[in-house]
Amino acid sequence: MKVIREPGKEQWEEILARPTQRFEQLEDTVREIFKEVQQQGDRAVLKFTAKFDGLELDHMKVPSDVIESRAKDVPDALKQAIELAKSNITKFHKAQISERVSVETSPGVRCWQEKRPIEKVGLYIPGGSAPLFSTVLMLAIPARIAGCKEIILCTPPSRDGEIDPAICYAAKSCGIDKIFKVGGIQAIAAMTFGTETIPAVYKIFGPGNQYVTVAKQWATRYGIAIDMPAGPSELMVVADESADAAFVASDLLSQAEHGPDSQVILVATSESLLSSVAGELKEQLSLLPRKDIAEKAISNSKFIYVTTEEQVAELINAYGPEHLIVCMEAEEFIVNRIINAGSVFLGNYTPESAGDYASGTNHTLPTNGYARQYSGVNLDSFTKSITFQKITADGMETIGSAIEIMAEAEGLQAHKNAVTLRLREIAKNNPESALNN
Ligand SMILES: NC(=O)c1ccc[n+]([C@@H]2O[C@H](COP(=O)([O-])OP(=O)(O)OC[C@H]3O[C@@H](n4cnc5c(N)ncnc54)[C@H](O)[C@@H]3O)[C@@H](O)[C@H]2O)c1
Ligand SMILES: N[C@H](CO)Cc1c[nH]c[nH+]1
Ligand SMILES: [Zn+2]
Repeated sequence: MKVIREPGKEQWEEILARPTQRFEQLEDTVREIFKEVQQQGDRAVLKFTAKFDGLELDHMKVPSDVIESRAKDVPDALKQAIELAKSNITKFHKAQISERVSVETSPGVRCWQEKRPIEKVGLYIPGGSAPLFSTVLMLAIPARIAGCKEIILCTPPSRDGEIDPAICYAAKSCGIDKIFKVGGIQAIAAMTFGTETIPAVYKIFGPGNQYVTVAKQWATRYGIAIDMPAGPSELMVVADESADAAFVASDLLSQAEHGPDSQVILVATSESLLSSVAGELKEQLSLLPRKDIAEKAISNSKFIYVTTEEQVAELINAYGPEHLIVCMEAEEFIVNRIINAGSVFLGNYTPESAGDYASGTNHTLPTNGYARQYSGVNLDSFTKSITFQKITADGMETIGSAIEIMAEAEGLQAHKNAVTLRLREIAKNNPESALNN
C-alpha cells in the first residue's frame, strides 16, 4: 500500500493508473481466439476451454435436468438469501420502467418514444476465481423485466467440469434455462459469431476479468453491442475523522479479495484515520481465506492524504471509480460534486457489499475510468428506444415549408418532393388552405 501525501498534479497519473493490462497488450490473443471461433465454432471453443480452464469437455450446453438437480443442492438458507436479493433487485429495476414520452411538437405533429426489448441477449457470469451467482440476478432480472425474448448464459465450468449449484439455482429462479459451460474470451467470441451449440446474440452483458473485458470490447467490431467495459473490481473510499477505521478497512478488503488486479484507494482528510485504517487492514487481512489475492491487490493500492474537500471531489472525478464510499461529514458537499462514479455508497452503515448482493442496485459497473462515459447495468441497458411520429394534414401545413426550405438548402430535391407532393394534395383538397394564397 503506497501512501501519497498532498499530491501535486504531477503525481495524478500515478494515482489514476489501473493495474490491469492495457487493451493493446491483450489484443493479439483476443484476435486469434475470435478468428478460430469464427472459423471453427464449437471445436475452437472446446480447444480454448481445454487450454485456459484445463478441462476436456465434450459438450457445453447444460441439460435442464442437470440445472434442476444441481439447484436442489443449494442449502435452504442460501436459497432464501438469494430470494431476498432477487426481490430487492426486482423492485429497484421494475421502478425504472418508464412511461412513453409523447409530445405535440407543433399543432398536428405528434412525436413519441417507446422502449422495446433487445431480442437476443447473452449474459456472462464470471467464474474463474469464484462463481459469482449474484451476477446472474443482476443481469437476468432486468433482462426479464425488459422482456428480452432469447436470454442465454455463459459461465466457466468449475474444476469438476460442471456449473456451480448456486448459479443453477439463481438461473432457474430467474427463468433462464439456456446455460453454456464456457468462459473467458472464447465465451464472448461464441456469443458474437454463434457456434453449432451457442447462439449468437445482439448484445453481451456482464463483468469479467481483463481477458473477458477486452474480448467484449473486441466483439463490438463485429456489430455486437455490449453493456460496458466491466473489468477487475475497484473501490475508492473517501473519508474523514467521522469514518470508522475498521469498517473502512473491511470495505477496502472486500474489493481487494476479488482478484490480484483489483484496486482499492482510500482518500482521507485525516492523517490519524489513514494510520488506523492501515493497522486494521493488516489485522483483518491476515484472517482472510483469500489473503494472498487480497494482499496482491492491496500492493497495487494507494492511501492518499489531502487537506480539503474540494481536492477529494476532484480526485473522485478524475479517477471515476467503479464504486465510491463516502464517509464524511461533508457528505452533501461531496455528493453534489460527483460526476464520474459507477455506484455510490453513503455513510458508515452502507458497505459496498450491500450493492454487490442485496440492496437492489446493480453490481455490473464500469471500471478503469469508464464511469466517465458509461452507466452501470440498468433496465434501459436491455431496451432500445424507438421514436414514432404521426402528422396530420394540418401538421404538414404547419411544418411543410420549413422542411422544403431545409431540404433544398442541403441540395436534396427528393426530400423536398416528398413534402411538396403532399402540400399540393392538401391545397387541392382544401380550397380554404393558406397554401393556396
Ligand atoms: N466490474 C464489475 O461490474 C464486476 C462485477 C463482478 C466481478 N468483476 C470482476 O470480474 C472478474 C472475474 O474474474 P475471474 O477470472 O474470476 O473470472 P472470469 O469468468 O472473468 O474469467 C475466467 C476465464 O478467463 C479465462 N482466462 C484465464 N486466464 C487466461 C489467460 N491467460 N488467457 C486467456 N484467457 C484466460 C479462462 O477461460 C477462464 O474461464 C474479477 O476481476 C472481478 O473483480 C467485475
Ligand atoms: N464487487 C463486484 C463488482 O465489482 C460484484 C460482486 C459479486 N459478488 C461479489 N461482488
Ligand atoms: Zn464484490
